[in-house]
Order: sequence, then structure tokens, then C-alpha cells
Amino acid sequence: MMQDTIFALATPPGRGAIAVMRLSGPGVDAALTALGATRLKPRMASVRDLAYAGDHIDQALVLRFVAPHSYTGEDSAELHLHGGRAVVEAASGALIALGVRPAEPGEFTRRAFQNGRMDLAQAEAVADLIDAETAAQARQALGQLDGKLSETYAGFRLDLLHALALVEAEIDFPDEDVPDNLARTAGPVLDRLAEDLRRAVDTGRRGERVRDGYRIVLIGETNAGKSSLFNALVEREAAIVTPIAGTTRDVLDADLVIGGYAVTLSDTAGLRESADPVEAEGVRRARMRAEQADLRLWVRAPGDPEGVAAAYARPGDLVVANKADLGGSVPSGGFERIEVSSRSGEGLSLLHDWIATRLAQDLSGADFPAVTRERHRLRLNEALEAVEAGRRALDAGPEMAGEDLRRAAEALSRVTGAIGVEDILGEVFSTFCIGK
Ligand SMILES: Nc1nc2c(c(=O)[nH]1)N(C=O)[C@@H](CNc1ccc(C(=O)N[C@@H](CCC(=O)O)C(=O)O)cc1)CN2
Ligand SMILES: Nc1nc2c(ncn2[C@@H]2O[C@H](COP(=O)(O)OP(=O)(O)OP(=O)(O)O)[C@@H](O)[C@H]2O)c(=O)[nH]1
Ligand SMILES: [Mg+2]
Repeated sequence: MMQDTIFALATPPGRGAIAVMRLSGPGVDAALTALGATRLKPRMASVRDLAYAGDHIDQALVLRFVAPHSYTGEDSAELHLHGGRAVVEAASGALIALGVRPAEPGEFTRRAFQNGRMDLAQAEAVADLIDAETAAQARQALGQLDGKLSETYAGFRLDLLHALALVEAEIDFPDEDVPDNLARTAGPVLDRLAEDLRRAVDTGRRGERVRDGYRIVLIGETNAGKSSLFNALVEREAAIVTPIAGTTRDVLDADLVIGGYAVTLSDTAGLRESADPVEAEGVRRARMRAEQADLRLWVRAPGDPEGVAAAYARPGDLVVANKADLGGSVPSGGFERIEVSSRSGEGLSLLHDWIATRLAQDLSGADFPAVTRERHRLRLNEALEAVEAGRRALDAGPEMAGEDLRRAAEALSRVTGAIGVEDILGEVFSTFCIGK
């Protein structure tokens, strides 16, 4: 079956200096000819007057790419138009009249994937690079686009296939010259692989946090000044502040960038026992969010009760001793501690720097993370479990182990899309923007 020919605006909609319209599919050359763009040398920019049905559309810069030497691997073209709504409308109308269809989100990259121009992890990297707002996110996405994540998984698979070959040799030639002590040969290979996978899962937290944002949660007793500190850090009056204990109920999130890393900061309800069902639900949500935090700032004020929050703090938390302008002391309780005043602003830049240092500690690292999305982490854990099961099964016999190892290989292949791809295509490409 012949592929549709598709088009989409690749630049943001609206008024701009230039609007780039992208086309891909077997009908590209016919469409270009119908618009009057002829004698185009592949990969060379040419200025052409575009017209359709007697109407002049634009004087445009036109690029033509001949399959397979294009982004999608198909015949493709770009119309660099004057960036006004009317011109873009006229060009779209002409293309639709010529039987070229508007693209679905991510359809260009999906075709690039289906034509073997990139694997699934690289396609995800394209989306991540477009969404990147911090330098760290862009760096990580670019590494993934270059194939670093794919290489890591290829390495795991190679070790796995090595172990599988040993196991299968034992299955196929049980009476021949294969060492019959299988556990002695394949065992160490699997042990090493399991070790590598475990390390990859551990560093994976870092990749996901760089991509999705590092989660910082404010916790503390009511009235400690969590919402005041939240407002000071996000630099706007986002949260309600009152002298009434129990003001905050819902969890309030704000996205910010600290030290070049994306951070989600959450304000939460003050932790205390409450008979009010609304407040009790707020406290339940506060605890839930605090559980998932990468860093918790335990906000304390002079005279705070040694109450629920103290019982809740855990190693790694930072005590933020608030209301320093009032004098009076706040016990640190063995935690690292920084004195601030949300009111006067004293100490806030110190707090900012402390957080930036913690982020760099937790998120920077020389080697590229094996996991940047939950999808990767789930498959990696699946592979690790299967390898561990295979290792245990070696003693029971090669058939048992072979089954587990094939399951591990399949889990790893799903990350780069080497197999079992149909069910994940929708999930991966539906989040793209149109024109990518
Ligand atoms: N105008 C424009 N800018 C763009 C893109 C684009 O499609 N159009 N890209 C799209 O995301 C990115 C660049 N990525 C691209 C990757 C491969 C090919 C390509 O034509 N590859 C051919 C030829 C390679 C060569 O010139 O030697 C190939 O690999 O065979 C084009 C763009 C970013 N900038
Ligand atoms: N003097 C002084 N007062 C502060 C400071 N920070 C907050 N406050 C006051 O303390 C009271 C409580 O502040 P909030 O920010 O609402 O406290 P909270 O921890 O969010 O309280 P809940 O939402 O009830 O848990 C308000 O009256 C604030 O104006 C500070 O640094 N110095
Ligand atoms: Mg509050």
C-alpha cells in the first residue's frame, strides 16, 4: 500500500518572519510541480514563485530531498514561506486540494523511525529536545538523539545474547563437547549483567529527574511559613498566606529552574492531627507528596511544637529555620540547617545556592543515564528481574534459563523499538507536536 503524502507547518503558528511548511511522501514531487516549483536540485535552496489555480501564493525558498536522503527517509520538501497567516492558509489550501493530507502529531518522526532512520529512543529524544527548557534537559536529549541510550541497551543485549548462546548450546548439544556445568560458564556473565542493570536502574532516577523535574517539597508544622517561603522562591504571590494555622489544604506546584535544572516545588498543608476532614485530607496529601520528594525542606519557626513534622523528617532533609527576623531559635535536630526570613528575604540566596549544590550533586554525572523516562525504567526492571530469574534457573536446567533470558532480551528491545513495537508507537508519538 502506498503511503499518504503529508504536510504540516513546522514553525509555530501565527505571524513570523518565515514559516516553514514541511512535506513528506511519494507525492511530494507531483505537488511541487503542480505549485510551479520545478527544476529543483536535491538539497539545494531555490527561490520559486508558488501558485495554484491561477492564484499567486508566495515567492518562497524551496528545498527538495530525494528518498532516502531526508529526515523521514521518504521524498520530502520544505517550503520556506513568508510568515503570515494568509500565505500559510493559501499554501495549506493548495496542498489539500492537491491531495496532500495534514500530518498527525509526530508523524514525520514516526516515518523516520519506520524507515529505519532512527530508533524509538532517538525519536523520543527528538520530542524531548523540542520540550527542553533547561541546558541539562537539552544536553540529555541530544545525547539520546546521538544514540547514547541506544548504545547502552545494545551493550546489555550483547551480554544477554552471549549468555543465551551458552544456554542454547547446552540445549541443542547436550551430549557433545559443551561444558555440562552450565552455571559455571553462563553464571558469571549473568551476574555481571545483573550488576550493570542494577546500576543503570539506580542512575536512571537521575535521567528521569533531569527530564521531568527534580521534586522539592516544603513540609512543616502549620504557620511555620511554608507558603510564605514558597511565594518567595517562585517570586509571586501564588499561595495564600494568613496568620491562621491550617491555611493551606491543597498541594500547590510551581515549575522553576535552579542552577540550570528543572525543579517542581510543592507547598503543602501544615502537618498536624486534625478533626476537620478537609484539613485531614490536606495533611494526607502533604504526606503522600513528601514521600515522593527528591528533597524535602522542613520549614520551622521559633516556638514551633516538636510535633508531627519532627516525627516525619528523614535523613537528607534540610531544616529551613524561618522567621529569622523575629529572633528566637529553632532546633536543627541533627539536620543540616539554613536560617531565612521569608519576610525580609534574609538567607534566601544562601538557600538557593544550597539547593543548586544539592541538584548538581544528585543530577550531574559523567556517563549518560540509561533511563530518561518511566517507560525505560519499567522495561529495565523487567529485564533485571528476568535476568535474576534466569540466573536462579541455571541450576534447574538450560530450558528454564533460556525462557527467562529471552524475556529479558525482549524487555530491552522494547526500549529502542527493535521488537514488539506496535503497542508502544501510539504512546510514544501521541505526545509530539504537529510538524515533527
Ligand atoms: N530546515 C530544517 N532544519 C532542521 C531540520 C529539518 O528537517 N529542516 N531537522 C529535522 O529535524 C533537524 C536536522 N535534522 C536532519 C537530519 C537529517 C536530514 C537529512 O536530510 N539527512 C540525509 C542527508 C544527510 C546529509 O546531508 O549528508 C540523510 O541522512 O541521508 C535533515 C535534517 C534540525 N533542523
Ligand atoms: N515575622 C515573620 N513572619 C512570617 C515569616 N514567614 C511567614 N510569616 C507569617 O507567618 C504566618 C503563617 O505563614 P504561612 O506562610 O501561611 O505559613 P504556612 O506554614 O504556610 O501555614 P499553613 O498553610 O497553615 O500550614 C503568616 O502570618 C506569615 O505572614 C517570616 O519570615 N517572618
Ligand atoms: Mg501554607
